[in-house]
Amino acid sequence: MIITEHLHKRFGSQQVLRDVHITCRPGACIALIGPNGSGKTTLIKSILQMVIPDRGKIIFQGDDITGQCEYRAKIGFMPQMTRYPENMTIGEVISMMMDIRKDQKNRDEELLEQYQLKDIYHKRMGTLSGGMRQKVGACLAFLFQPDVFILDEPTAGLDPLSTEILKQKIIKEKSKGKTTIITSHVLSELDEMISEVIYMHEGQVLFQKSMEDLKLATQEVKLSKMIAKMIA
Ligand SMILES: Nc1ncnc2c1ncn2[C@@H]1O[C@H](COP(=O)(O)OP(=O)(O)OP(=O)(O)O)[C@@H](O)[C@H]1O
Repeated sequence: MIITEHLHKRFGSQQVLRDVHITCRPGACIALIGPNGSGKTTLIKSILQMVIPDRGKIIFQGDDITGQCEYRAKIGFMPQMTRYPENMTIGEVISMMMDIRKDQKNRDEELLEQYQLKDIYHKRMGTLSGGMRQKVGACLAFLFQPDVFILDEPTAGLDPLSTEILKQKIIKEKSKGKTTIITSHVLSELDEMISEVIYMHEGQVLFQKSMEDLKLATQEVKLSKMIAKMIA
């Protein structure tokens, strides 16, 4: 469970998060959506302590994360832009991460296999296409079987088959009770995966609602139409 309470963040004169409250329960697959610049990545980075909020509290599995770092090992994070040393090969990046997390014996290599990354372990990160980098990022996010997945535009640059593989993986993890927060501007991709929506606008959470509540409130079945009605 992740709870944020009264989160505020300002960059210079710009207020980027305004009194943000969200609750992410085990088994929830939450779409974090909203226009460009609405604060989605800043919220995600605050949960990961890559950004330090000016005010407010973040509770992860019952504990305030302030000053903590161990909780991070329970989160599989896939950033918007995966950056790795350009000279390292895919194999070196994967084995470096496995070495850092050598205490974690139970690994999930399903995506590594499905994306057939082992066949291209010799390729250097600097030579990879955007989609291939995304696949490396996805494999790393799932590799150490975390309790929570935070996926920032995970399908950006992925081809349709690779997108489908990732979607099925997210659905499978959700069925195991894992918590997922996923940002995407492609709402049609989210329909079959998500159980809840958090909609942000200008640093504020306009609403957090379950798909059932959204369906009832809008009488729509497609997420894009639900959102269009909710923000009209
Ligand atoms: N490190 C930073 N320094 C200054 N401004 C920042 C920083 N990070 C984010 N911002 C600003 O904060 C605002 C919110 O950015 P954020 O990346 O959280 O938005 P977003 O909702 O994730 O957008 P997108 O959909 O385009 O990814 C933007 O105006 C952005 O320029």
